[in-house]
Amino acid sequence: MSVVVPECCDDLKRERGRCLFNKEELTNILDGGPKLTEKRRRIEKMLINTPELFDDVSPDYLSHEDRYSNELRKATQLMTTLEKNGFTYNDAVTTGTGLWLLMDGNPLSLHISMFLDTIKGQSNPQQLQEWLPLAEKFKIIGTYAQTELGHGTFVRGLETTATYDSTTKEFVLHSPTITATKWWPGALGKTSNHAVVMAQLYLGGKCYGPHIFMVQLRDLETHRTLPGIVVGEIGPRLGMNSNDNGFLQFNHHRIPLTNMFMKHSQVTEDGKYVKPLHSKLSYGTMVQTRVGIVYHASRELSRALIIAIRYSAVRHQSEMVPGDPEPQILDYQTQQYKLLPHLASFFALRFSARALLEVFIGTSAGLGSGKMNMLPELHALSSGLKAVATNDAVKGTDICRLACGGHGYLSSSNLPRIYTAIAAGITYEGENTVLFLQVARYLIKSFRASSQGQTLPFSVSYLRVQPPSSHAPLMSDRGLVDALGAGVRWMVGEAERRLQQLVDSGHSPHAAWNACSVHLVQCADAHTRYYICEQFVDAVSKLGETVSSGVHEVLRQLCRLYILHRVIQTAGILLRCGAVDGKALTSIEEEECHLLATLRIQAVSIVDAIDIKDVFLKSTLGAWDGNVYQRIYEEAQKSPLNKSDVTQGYYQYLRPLMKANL
Ligand SMILES: CCCCCCCCCC/C=C\CCCCCCCCCC(=O)SCCNC(=O)CCNC(=O)[C@H](O)C(C)(C)COP(=O)(O)OP(=O)(O)OC[C@H]1O[C@@H](n2cnc3c(N)ncnc32)[C@H](O)[C@@H]1OP(=O)(O)O
Ligand SMILES: Cc1cc2nc3c(=O)[nH]c(=O)nc-3n(C[C@H](O)[C@H](O)[C@H](O)COP(=O)(O)OP(=O)(O)OC[C@H]3O[C@@H](n4cnc5c(N)ncnc54)[C@H](O)[C@@H]3O)c2cc1C
Repeated sequence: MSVVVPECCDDLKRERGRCLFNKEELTNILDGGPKLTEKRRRIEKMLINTPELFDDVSPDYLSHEDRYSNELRKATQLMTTLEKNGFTYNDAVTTGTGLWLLMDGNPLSLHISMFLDTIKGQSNPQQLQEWLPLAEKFKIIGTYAQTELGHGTFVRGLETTATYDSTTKEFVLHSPTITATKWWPGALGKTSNHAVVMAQLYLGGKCYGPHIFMVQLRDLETHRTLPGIVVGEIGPRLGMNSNDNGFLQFNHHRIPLTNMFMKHSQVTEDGKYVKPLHSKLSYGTMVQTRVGIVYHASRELSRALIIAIRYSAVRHQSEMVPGDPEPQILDYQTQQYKLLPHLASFFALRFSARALLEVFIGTSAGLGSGKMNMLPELHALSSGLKAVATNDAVKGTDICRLACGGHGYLSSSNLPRIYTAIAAGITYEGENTVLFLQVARYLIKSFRASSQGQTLPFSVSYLRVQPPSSHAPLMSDRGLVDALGAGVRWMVGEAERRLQQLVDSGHSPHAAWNACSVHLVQCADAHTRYYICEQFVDAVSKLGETVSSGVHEVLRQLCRLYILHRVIQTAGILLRCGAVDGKALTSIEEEECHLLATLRIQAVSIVDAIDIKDVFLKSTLGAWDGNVYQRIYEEAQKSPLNKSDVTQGYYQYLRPLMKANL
């Protein structure tokens, strides 16, 4: 069957005809400026001109080993293509393009993220000079090996030991128990010949806690595992099965003294310990990765939204008015309610990711000159935003899948793969509940500091026990954000009161903490979302002076929707603390419905402006031309079961069953 593919189907043509804003301008804002859009497009063009980077067979049809090899082939091809054209791996990461091409979990991602970041952030000058060029040129390939079978969250509970032997000036790495086996690190199983390993440092019989070590795992010529090391792959997972997540055990394996990362803490040749300026500086790679994950989550959510919103404009189903033509499903208010608040979330996360990156850059610069005071704030913000971004991206992606009905369940929609990839983000790099509890710790500390008259850092300054009264009218954006802030202040105050009450009635502080932890997680979530609302409002108001009115109006509407939706989600708290009343909530609900209908008109144009090309969306449902049914049909033809009319299974099982006298 051959069908002439129109440039773009009539439905999408009509949608795009209604666009009242300059798409390119919105694209530039999302990219961070016209120069960055231009750079991203240059990278994309180069990648699109490299056919080896694109699969003609879905990984779903490959064996585990072929899947891994195919992804490794593409990852190495990507690296050489970038290099040849004067770009770096970092360019592919920061534009999202690398991840989109290789999003089945690729075996070089840990190398170019956490392995390199550890070398850059934890090495002393000699180590940097020795390891960075090797790693940057892929002469050594590594991963970040921290989690063990027995412990992932509780880093202080890791069991791998690194015991210093001053007679040989070596560390002896050992896995004393089965639970000490390193478990999970990406690319550890078969790809990496090195790993940065988190292990308990022992000097003269005393444990100094987790420290990081550079460990060679495999011979650089033969790639065989070195003596004293056992390494392998952990088997199939929910998603990202093209990666070789691995296990690793040490049997009294020796490495030189100089292989302990010594930027922050040091061990001298005679076995003396030199303390770091802050005890958590060795957690720096995790913090940096959390910052990256916020961007990554927003990008993945945006891919799902482009797919679901374009599909919703092409798909017609049922009758809204009996006898009328079947409407586009995007016309149903319930469909708008499923998708558009997540579209607003994407924008909110993108602006917050940028704000977080600035805090990260500022804090890192401070660390360089010995200033540690911004570290707790960065830890709380990066933990909270990583948790909210991944939670929302996972939820949003699944809603996008559901919004596409049955076709959303097809692998060829690409929604299942986007979902399984981002779902891992809830767990890795700090499980979200655990990260929220870290934020809660910061909130309670800040609230108590405020009661003692201390000045609070910027992200928690609104928690002041006696806040200045808000002058913004309640129904303005600022007024509603202030109401959300009042809600969080009330929640944190309530948590503090409950904690104190439990302690006063004889519970230990730790038992009291656990007894309040559901509420504490809610505080952390609400605080982070308040921060996101603030960043969104600030970004839109700053842009107001520089962008055209069409773009500003779209951003204003998205920001408004985000805030209204958040107020409705938090209604119970806001009513309890008196920040809003029932009448205000009713009008907020009505406004939200009205806004859904307004934003629906330009929804396709807004997702077009996110500007992700079909080759990176990889979806039969979301392509630019809207030619959904032909694409789904053609993809199905690739199923290996369609290679022959009658399968082997028929002769082996079905026919004997039909012939049997049952
Ligand atoms: C080929 C090309 C294609 C392109 C692909 C490229 C990919 C590029 C990357 C781009 C970015 C993202 C993409 C996504 C892919 C990334 C892949 C990542 C894979 C995942 C890897 C991992 O999972 S690695 C393992 C991660 N593990 C964790 O995160 C463990 C979590 N646990 C902890 O962090 C800690 O245990 C804890 C924080 C929970 C507790 O620590 P600890 O017990 O030591 O402390 P306490 O709770 O007692 O607290 C004491 C005080 O210390 C403060 N604290 C704690 N941590 C920090 C910190 N980091 N900084 C500052 N302060 C900290 C804490 O607040 C306490 O303070 P006080 O209250 O004041 O006492
Ligand atoms: C796809 C993927 C890739 C990964 N890649 C790497 C890698 O490259 N390198 C690496 O080192 N690791 C990696 N990991 C491991 C990952 O970092 C850990 O799985 C993660 O940190 C969670 O730890 P855990 O598995 O021990 O979960 P657990 O901590 O055992 O969590 C189980 C449950 O217990 C709860 N819980 C735990 N502690 C607390 C607490 N204090 N308070 C309240 N509740 C708590 C959690 O909320 C969760 O519900 C990867 C994991 C995945 C899934």
